Amino acid sequence: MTHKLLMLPGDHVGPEIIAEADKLLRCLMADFGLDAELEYAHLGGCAVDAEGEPFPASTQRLAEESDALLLGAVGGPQWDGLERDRRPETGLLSIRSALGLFANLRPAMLFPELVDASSLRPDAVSGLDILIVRELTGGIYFGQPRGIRTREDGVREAFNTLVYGTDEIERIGRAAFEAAARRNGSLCSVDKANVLESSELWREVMESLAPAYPDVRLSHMYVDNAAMQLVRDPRQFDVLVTGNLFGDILSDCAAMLTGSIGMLPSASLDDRGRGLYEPVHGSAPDISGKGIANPLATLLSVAMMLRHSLDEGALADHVERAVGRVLADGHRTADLVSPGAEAIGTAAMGDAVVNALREARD
Ligand SMILES: NC(=O)C1=CN([C@@H]2O[C@H](COP(=O)(O)OP(=O)(O)OC[C@H]3O[C@@H](n4cnc5c(N)ncnc54)[C@H](O)[C@@H]3O)[C@@H](O)[C@H]2O)C=CC1
Ligand SMILES: CC(C)CC(=O)C(=O)O
Ligand SMILES: [Mg+2]
Repeated sequence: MTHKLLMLPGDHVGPEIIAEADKLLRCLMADFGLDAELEYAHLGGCAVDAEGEPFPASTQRLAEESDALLLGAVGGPQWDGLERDRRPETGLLSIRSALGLFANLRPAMLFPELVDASSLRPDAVSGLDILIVRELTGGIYFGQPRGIRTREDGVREAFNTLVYGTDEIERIGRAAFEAAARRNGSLCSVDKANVLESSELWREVMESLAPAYPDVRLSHMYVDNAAMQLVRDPRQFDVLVTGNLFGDILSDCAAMLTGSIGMLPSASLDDRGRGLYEPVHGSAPDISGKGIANPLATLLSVAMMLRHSLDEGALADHVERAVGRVLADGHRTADLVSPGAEAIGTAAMGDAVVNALREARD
């Protein structure tokens, strides 16, 4: 069956890194038997400019017809002044919600070749392999009411709502327990239950799920401590499960342990295997147009797509091994070296991965 893949380059470095994913997918199609067709659509700021809204109906229709989606990144300063509904980031939240992509898997794995690029000492980080499971369609990014208003005394105030139902907590909890059962059987639920009722309920639901997974050890940690522990001794963790906001922040933090935010892929899954795959980083406007963004998080997101949505686990392994070989050969983009040291650009890194893939087959 031909897999229908929807490519959403987005904004700033988004199209630059998606061009490398396109190269990789076409190599997999031409030389490795991947049966897929690629379609392109607008999401984010480019969609506002082309079609007047960040998540156009045309993109939604194509998204619903596709088996998997690959996103670059959205956003940029030129759209920051728009009203909230028309901002690129709202487009991303809307597509996640419209497709029911509640389970965001963010693996932070350190390639041995990058141990010196990590912000932690090698003895603290070598062998790191953790998975952050982030709830993606609820919590404070979606809660109502939200807004900015003027009080009777003339002072403006802004408000957001952090709300979680037991149904939302249960389904992300199950996804996390199942992931932990497939890995080392250790699950740490991260919350702020000492202050927030939403976290109190979160913890209660996680506890209620635990008996169904006797092979998984469940523990709890407050998010402030978890942030500290991630940079103190990250290997104490296997799987972490947390809400939308905390997971967003902790995964950027975990990214640096692997050498760069340009290394972390992600999968955002519904309950039937459809997924949207994207690097954890944003659109990096500060480096866009220079051809220096690291495409590896995006190429590793393609590997996650192959594994989770296309049932092509062997091809996913090939891609991940090709990335490892390219790093072992010494190829580095600028984010992975000291300032001023020699580095290759986005396209050269993409070419290196495709060449490594072909060489391994020959
Ligand atoms: N999933 C998405 O589409 C996301 C979009 N954003 C949006 O991206 C824009 C920029 O946000 P920032 O807070 O600056 O976060 P960012 O992740 O885009 O950039 C943070 C820093 O990391 C660097 N960086 C990011 N990706 C890189 C890569 N592949 N290679 C080398 N360096 C890389 C950037 O140059 C920058 O210095 C904003 O409009 C924001 O809303 C932010 C996060 C996620
Ligand atoms: C830009 C956002 C909508 C969210 C974000 O930062 C993320 O999902 O990593
Ligand atoms: Mg983020």
